[in-house]
Amino acid sequence: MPLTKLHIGGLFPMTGTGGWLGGQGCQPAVEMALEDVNSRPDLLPGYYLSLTPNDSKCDSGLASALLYELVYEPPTKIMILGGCSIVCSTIAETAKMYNLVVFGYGSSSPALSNRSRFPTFFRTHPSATINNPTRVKLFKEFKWQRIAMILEAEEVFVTTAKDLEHQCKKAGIEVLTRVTFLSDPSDAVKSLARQDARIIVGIFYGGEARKVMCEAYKQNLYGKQYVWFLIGWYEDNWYLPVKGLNCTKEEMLRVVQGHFTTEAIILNRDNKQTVAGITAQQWLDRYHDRLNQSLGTSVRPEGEFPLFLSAIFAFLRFMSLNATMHKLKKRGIAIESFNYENKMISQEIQNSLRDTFFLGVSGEVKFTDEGDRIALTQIEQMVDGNYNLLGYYDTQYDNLSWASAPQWLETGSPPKDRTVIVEQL
Ligand SMILES: CC1(C)CO[C@@H](CC(=O)O)CN1
Repeated sequence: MPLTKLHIGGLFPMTGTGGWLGGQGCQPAVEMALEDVNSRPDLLPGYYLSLTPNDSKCDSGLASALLYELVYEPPTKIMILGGCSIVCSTIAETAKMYNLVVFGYGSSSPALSNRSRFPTFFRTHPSATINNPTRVKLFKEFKWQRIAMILEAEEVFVTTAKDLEHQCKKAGIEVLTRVTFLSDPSDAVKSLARQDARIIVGIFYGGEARKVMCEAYKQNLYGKQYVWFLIGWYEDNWYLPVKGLNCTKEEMLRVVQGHFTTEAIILNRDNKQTVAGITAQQWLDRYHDRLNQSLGTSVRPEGEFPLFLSAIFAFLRFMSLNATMHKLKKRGIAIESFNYENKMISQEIQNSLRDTFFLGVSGEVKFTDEGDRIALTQIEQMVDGNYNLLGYYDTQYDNLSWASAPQWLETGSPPKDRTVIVEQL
C-alpha cells in the first residue's frame, strides 16, 4: 500500500549577514526528526512526512515571497516551520489566512504571544521578555539605579525594550534613555555618550551587535566605567570583524571585554526517551554527527542550544502523535484532504499541538498565565574573548544563584551608574 505524503514547508535562516542564522543547526535537526517518524511504521501508519526547505536568510521580505511559493506551488502543505522572529511575525500573520499552522522553532519576539494576531502560531521558545527580570535583578544586585538602552528597530527588540522599561519602572530604576537605530548605530551611540549612560542594555541581532560595539569603541563608550548587557544567543566569535566593519580584532576584544549576557535555558533536560526510542543524549550525539556531515564542522547552533532542541522534540512528538489523524478519522476525514480553505482540519492540528506542548514536553515546559513559556535564565560574562558562566536566575522564585563572581575591569568593584561629583572641601 503506497504511503500518503504529508508536506511541510520549512523556512530556515541559513545564510546572510544580518539576523540569526540558526537554520544551519535547525534544518538538520528537523530532517532527523522527520526521518525518525518516517522510520517507525507504528507512528503515523500509512503516511510519510516530506519537508520542502528554503533559506529565509532571516529576511522578512524574502520569507514572504517563499511563503507564497510554498502555498501557491503544489503540493499542499499542512504546516510551515519558521525561525527568526522577523520571519515568523511576517509569515504567521499571512499563514492564518490559509489556515496554515506555523511552528516557530527559534523565535523569541514577545509580539508572537499575541494570539489574536497569530492564531495559528506555536512555539516552545520563551518570549525574549524572560531576560528582563534577570537584568533588573542584576541592576539591583550592583546598585545601578540608572540604565540606558540601545536597540535595533525591529518589533522583536522594540517590544522587549518596552517590557524592560516597564520592569525598571516597577523596580524604581530610571531608564535614562532608549535609543533606536535602523542600520547605522553611530548617532544612537553618540546619544548614549552625550547623556552619560554607564549601564547600557543592547538589544539587537548579532550582526548589529558588531556594529554597535565597534561604534562604542570609536566613541570610547567602554572600559572600567561602563557595563554593557547583550543577548546570550549570538553565534560563537560573533564579535570578530567581518568585511566592512571598521574595527580590528584587538579593538573589538577590548570593547566587548567584561560585558554581561542573559539568555533563557531549559529548566532541565532529563534523559527520558524521545519518541525516536532513544535518550536525548543519544539523539544529540546523532545530531552532532549529522552536523559534522552536513557542515563539515561541529556547529553549535547557539548558546541556548537545549531550548531549540526542546522545540525540535516538541515538533517530533507532535509529528509522531497521530492524535489528529484519529480525531479526523472518527469524523470520516483524512488529513491529506487538508486544503487552505479547510478551517476544521487546521483546528484539529492546532488542538493536537496545544495538547502536545502541554503534555508531551511538560517536564521541560511550563507556561505563565499569558501562555508564555517559563524557563531559567543563564548569566555569562565575556573575559578575554570567552564567556564565563556567572550563574542562573529563576524568575518564578526570585532565586539568583552564582556559579562564579563577575570581574570588574581594573577597579575590582562595579562601576557607578553615573558620574560621581566629589565635593571639594
Ligand atoms: C533560539 C533563539 C533565541 C530564538 O530567537 C532567535 C532570535 C529571534 O527571535 O529572531 C535567536 N535564537
